[in-house]
Amino acid sequence: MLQEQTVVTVTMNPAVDLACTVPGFALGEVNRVARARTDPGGKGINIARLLRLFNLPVAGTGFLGADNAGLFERLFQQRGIQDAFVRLPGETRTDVKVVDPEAKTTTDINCPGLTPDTPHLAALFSTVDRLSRDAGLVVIAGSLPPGLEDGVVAKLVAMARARGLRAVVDTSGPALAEAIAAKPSLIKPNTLELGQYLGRSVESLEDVVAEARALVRGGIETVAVSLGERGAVFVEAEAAVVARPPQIEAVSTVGAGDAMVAGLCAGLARGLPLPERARLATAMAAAVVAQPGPCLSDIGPARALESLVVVEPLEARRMES
Ligand SMILES: O=P(O)(O)OC[C@@]1(O)O[C@H](CO)[C@@H](O)[C@@H]1O
Repeated sequence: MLQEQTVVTVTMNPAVDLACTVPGFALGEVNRVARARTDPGGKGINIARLLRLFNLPVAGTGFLGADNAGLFERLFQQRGIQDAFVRLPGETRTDVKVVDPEAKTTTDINCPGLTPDTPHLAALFSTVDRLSRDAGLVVIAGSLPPGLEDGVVAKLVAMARARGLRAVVDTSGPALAEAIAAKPSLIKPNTLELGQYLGRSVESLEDVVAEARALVRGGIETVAVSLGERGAVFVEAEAAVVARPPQIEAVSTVGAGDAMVAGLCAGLARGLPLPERARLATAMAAAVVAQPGPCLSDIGPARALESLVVVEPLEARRMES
């Protein structure tokens, strides 16, 4: 993939993120919000925003509710993201994020989203097909909106592959399982999502690495498994590393996985070797966790963390749990 080739991000279920800071958040009680912020979000949109920090040409598509599209349209204009979203009648969902600085927790309350009709889905496929002509990479990220069949992501992967593009998938559940069968170039499950795919919990680092290697043998070029604050494992046929972020004061974990995917895609566009892609992706994720909101407004904080990320080859280290 070349640096000047467009990255297409597909967000079928975007969201307005309403992040509420609630010190001492208590279930079943009346909670008072100390601070609130609203961000146009959704995984593919967050990834698109972050990729623009690397000056990569980015086109965003998926579905957007026409009634509150303004927040997203302003973002696309400000960040130079080509807006190729299919509009749906109604409002894009709002996802509530409750950040408790005392318990150091982030709780996601994600709504189902708008249901696209068959013509909307057809419009999405022809948009991805059209955008693919100038693109090097298609990133399909986030949950599926209600009413879509689980195989939609796999079909988009197949379309990208047929056009000779790399396809990156960050989704979960049955959609991830079907997408894996279509052999995308890169997947980034967390350990929970990997466990759901395998039908058993994945506990130790050895286990994660063994399963990632199996997926690579099955035809996926890069498998990244995020381990939360412990970092992530990155496996390809020729190399495998674990990357550990420095200890940081976590503010909100919303968007950390998106930042990891964006770092991997930016590293790919720059032709970086796996250890350097892993370093960049891990620094991006840590930088997002250290601030409120799902995205960075400049790349500085991620750059500052890069040299503090410890990247170790998996062959050479003892694989403790
Ligand atoms: O419900 P999904 O599609 O799985 O996730 C949606 C979401 O939680 O993902 C982003 C953070 O990764 C947020 O901007 C958004 O609210």
